[in-house]
Parts: sequence; structure tokens; C-alpha cells
Amino acid sequence: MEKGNIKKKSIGAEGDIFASCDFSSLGLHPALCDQLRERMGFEAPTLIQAQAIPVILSGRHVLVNAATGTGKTVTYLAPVIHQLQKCDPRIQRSDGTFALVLVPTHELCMQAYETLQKLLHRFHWIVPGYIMGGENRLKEKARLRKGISILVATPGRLLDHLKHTSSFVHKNLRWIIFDEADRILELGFGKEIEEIIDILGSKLNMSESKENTVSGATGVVRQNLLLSATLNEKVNHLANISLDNPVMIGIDDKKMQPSSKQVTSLDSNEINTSELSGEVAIASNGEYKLPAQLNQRYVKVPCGSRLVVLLSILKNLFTGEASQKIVVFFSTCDAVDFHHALLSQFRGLSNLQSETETRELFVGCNILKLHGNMKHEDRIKTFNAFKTEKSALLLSTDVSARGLDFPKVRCIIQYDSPGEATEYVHRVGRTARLGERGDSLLFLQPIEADYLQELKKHGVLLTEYPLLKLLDGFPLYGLKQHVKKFVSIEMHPWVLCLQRSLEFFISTEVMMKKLGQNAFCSWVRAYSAHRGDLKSIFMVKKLHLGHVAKSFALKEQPSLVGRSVQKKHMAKRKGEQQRHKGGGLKKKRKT
Ligand SMILES: Nc1ncnc2c1ncn2[C@@H]1O[C@H](COP(=O)(O)OP(=O)(O)OP(=O)(O)O)[C@@H](O)[C@H]1O
Repeated sequence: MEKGNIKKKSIGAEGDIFASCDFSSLGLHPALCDQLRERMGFEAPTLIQAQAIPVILSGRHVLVNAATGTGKTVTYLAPVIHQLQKCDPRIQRSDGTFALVLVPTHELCMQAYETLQKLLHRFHWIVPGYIMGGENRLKEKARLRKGISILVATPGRLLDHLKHTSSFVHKNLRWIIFDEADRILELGFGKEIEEIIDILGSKLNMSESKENTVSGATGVVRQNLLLSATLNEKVNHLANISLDNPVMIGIDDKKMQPSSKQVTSLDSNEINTSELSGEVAIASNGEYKLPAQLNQRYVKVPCGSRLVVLLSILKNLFTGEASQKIVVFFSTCDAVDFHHALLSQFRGLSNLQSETETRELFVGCNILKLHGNMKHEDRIKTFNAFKTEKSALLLSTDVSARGLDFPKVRCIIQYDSPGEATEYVHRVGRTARLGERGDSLLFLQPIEADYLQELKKHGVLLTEYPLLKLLDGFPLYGLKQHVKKFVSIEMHPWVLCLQRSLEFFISTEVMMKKLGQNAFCSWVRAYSAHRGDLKSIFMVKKLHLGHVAKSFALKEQPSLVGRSVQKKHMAKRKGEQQRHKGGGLKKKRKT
């Protein structure tokens, strides 16, 4: 395609998302273009698709960095399908797997598979498939035996089949695609990835032997792709072992470490394309790309009032607009369970609200939860439900932070801070997708305010949410408040009353109290697990554990919990030190 055709098509204040060319001008097969346009409703490629698809079609190894929700899935799937559909004679199931898409989570695996199915509608001889943890191994084996042309997989399960399913044919493998590459590594799959690459061969041109490969081909040439909205220095090693002289798309010069040798800059559009002669060396302090139309705010809340403020904000959002989708992120599975149970039962108290109001849930909406400790089937059920619901509240750990494409999410609330800026970017990326409007709200305690500087280093800027205005707006005893002056948020009459109601509710419900105590315990543990520079921002030492207990509506800080947390923390640190000493790879994280 002519480079000049990749002009930005402005979609008003929402930012530049689409290119002004069409899919066929990118070199894709007409049937695939029809499918994109007619069945999937994609009228024009996004900017990243317009830039990356021709490069991927050229056969080069590619590293793609583009903001969340800009269509990276189609960016890598469409060229693969284009190449496979033109094989003459047609590829067959017995040829085995040609393309492998590696993703970090079950949900992302399902999602990429669904997109793949849609794209393949007119190419019935190219068979899509998926394998992932939690699914039935035997059924997967049977599917692999029959042959899957494009396979989406999570790393652990893929390695399992590579080792134990002899009928899994991968001698024709031509593409390995790492979607959310940095997250795969962060979750501790580094060792699996190294083994997978070992078994499948890395970036080299593969066997020259004719009999080993698809009829008609003289050898299988490998093309690997690596994509994420937050490519950072963590992927350098993976990039260097899997990519051969890659083309970098969307990675500007500032993000490259000085050691890298930049040879050509192919394009001066907003999304940069450059070609490197040497090693991939992405710097750690680069700026991340965020959707321009995303409205990012933070709210500073003292620890003991966090729960009240969360419930108040949710109530306000769902009252203002009954039909909408919101995601709230928590740091642990226990915290998700606790807040889910609380929000599904808590109705407020009569001294706060009118009688009719207390007959209904305090936050009136459909409440869903998603985390890594749930059964696989339940995870998939929630994932599908939140996708199709018009209005719902999803409480989740970071298992939903990456790649998931829930339509029409209006607001992202990060109730527990995300830690690294990369996670912030992916969490907020669940809204404001593909040019749509979206809001995000980050909860911070006053002692954590330096986190804003940490985000600023990566080009992420937030404005403050008007909390007092919101709190003043809640009527008490059916009357509008006239709070003229008060000392602090903790002393605000609405906060005091709601906190009392919550504490009363928890103290009378045995199960809720237990959930609260568990959540308290794992919250402190997660808080103490922040790494690197973040340790000086999120310091357990600075926390008032009594106030943390209040944020789980516990009247007292569970004293035994404090000690066991410390013990577990010490044991964890010891383990971490040993792993670092032994140079071992990170343990898998459950989110
Ligand atoms: N050209 C297009 N026109 C319209 N919609 C598109 C186009 N390309 C992709 N989409 C849709 O945009 C949404 C976002 O796509 P996708 O999930 O691939 O984004 P992403 O860049 O991978 O996001 P993330 O970084 O969060 O994983 C999806 O619903 C997808 O179907």
C-alpha cells in the first residue's frame, strides 16, 4: 500500500482512530475485506491496522505497540488468514497448526478465538481452535488430533500438549504471535515460553525439507509477532529470542534505549514505524499511549472512608444513569468476593434513607464478579454475561485488566491501586475503546499521592474528582444536607452515617464478617507485595490497620490476622529472595 494513503481520519473530539483507506487497499483478499465490512461492520481499518497489516503481510517479524482498544486482534489475525487462504492447494486439517496465538488469560483466549471464528466465516477450510487451562484435556487432544490451523492458547496448557500430545502436528508452524506479551511474562510464564520456543524453534527459518511441510511450499519461513499497549523493557528478552530483525510499529525513539541502532524511520505518522538492525532494547521509562478521549480522574480518600466513598460513587453513577456498565478493580480475589457479597445484600439503613429506598439494594444494579480463584466455567459465564449485558457492575481483579473487549463500558474504577503504570493503562483501557467516550477514577489515600508522579513519568495525567460535592449531594433522613464546613471527609455526616450502617450490617452477618476478615488479611498482604520504586509509595508501615479494617466495615482490626499477615509476608519475602538468588523465574501469580 502507498504510505501516503495512511492518512488520519478525524472522528471529532474523540481522537484519531481510523485511517482514511479501506481494508482492500492494505492488500487483503477481497473475501476477507467483505467479511470485515459486511459481517463485522468494520468500514475502515484503524490507524494501527493500516500501518501494521501491510508490514505483517510482507513477512517481516513485527513488534506492535498501540493504545488499548485500537484493534490489535484483527491487526495480527487478518494477515495470517490472508496468507493461509491463498495456499494452493488448500491447506488441510491434517497439515496441523500453522499459526499459534499466545495469550495470558482464559478470557482473552476465548475472545481472540471468537474474533478468529468471525474472520474465518468465508474460509471454512481454515480451522480455528483454542486450548487453555481449565478446559478438558482429552477433548483438546481430540481436537488437536483432527487438526487446528490457527490455534489460540494459554502458555501452560500449550506446553502440556506440546509435551504430551503426540498427534499435535506443528511441523508447518509459520507464525507465533504473542498477544499482551508483557503480561504473559509478568504472570510468570517466562519459563513456559522459553520451553515452547525451544520446542517450536525460535525465529529462524524452519526446515527446508519439502516432505515435512505443506504441499507446494519449499520450506516453512517463520514470522513472529509481539503486541501490547505497554511494551516495555520486560519484553526485550522475549523479543530478542523470538524476533529476527523486527519492524517496530508504534514505538517512538524516546522508548528506545541508547544501545539500539536505529537504521530507518519508515514513517512519520503518529504511529512510528522503524526498523532496527540490532537487538530490541525498549526503555523502561517510556510514555504509554492512552485513548485521547478517556477522562482520567483520581479521588483522594482517607483509608477508613474508602468503602463509604466507593458505595456512594457507585450509587451516584447508577442513580444518574440506571443503564450502564462499570468495572471496579480490586487487588485480591478475597476483596472481590467480599465486596460482591456486600453489594449484593446491603440495603442501607432506615435512618439514612426513606423506607422505599431501604427495601432495595443500596446500589441498584446487576452485580457480577470475576477473579482467578473462580471455577473456570463460572469465569467464562461471567465474561459472557458482562459482554452481553446492557447494564451491570463488574467487580474484578486484574484478570479482566488485559485485552478484554467488553462493549460499552462507561467507567473504570480502580479502587485498589494497580501498582505498575502498565497495569493502570490496561485497566483504564477497558473503557474508551475505539474512539468511544469513557471515564476512569483512581482511588488513592492521601499517603499514596506520590503515585500520581509515578504515572506522570509515563505521560499519564489525572485531574481530581470533586468528592465533597458528591457527598454533600446525598440527603440524610430524607433531607438535603447543609454541610457548611467540616474538618475532614471522615467527619462528613453522610460518611459517618453510612459507615455506621455498614459496620452494623457486617457485625450482624456472620458470613459477611468472615469474608471481611479474609479480605482485610489478603489486602494487607497484597499491599506489602508492591515492588521496586512503588514500595516507597505503598508502605504498609504507613498504614493504620484499624482504618484498613474500617474500609472492610470491620469495627475492630482482627488482631490475629495482623500477625499472620506479617508471618506470611516474611515467608514470601524469603521465597522471593531465594528465587532471585537462584536466578529463577517468577512464580505464577493468581489474579
Ligand atoms: N477496523 C475496525 N472498525 C471497527 N471496529 C473494529 C475495527 N477493528 C477492531 N474493531 C473492534 O474494536 C474493538 C477493540 O479491538 P481489540 O480488542 O482487538 O483491541 P486491542 O487493541 O487489542 O485492545 P487491548 O489493548 O485492550 O487488548 C473490538 O470490539 C473489535 O471488534
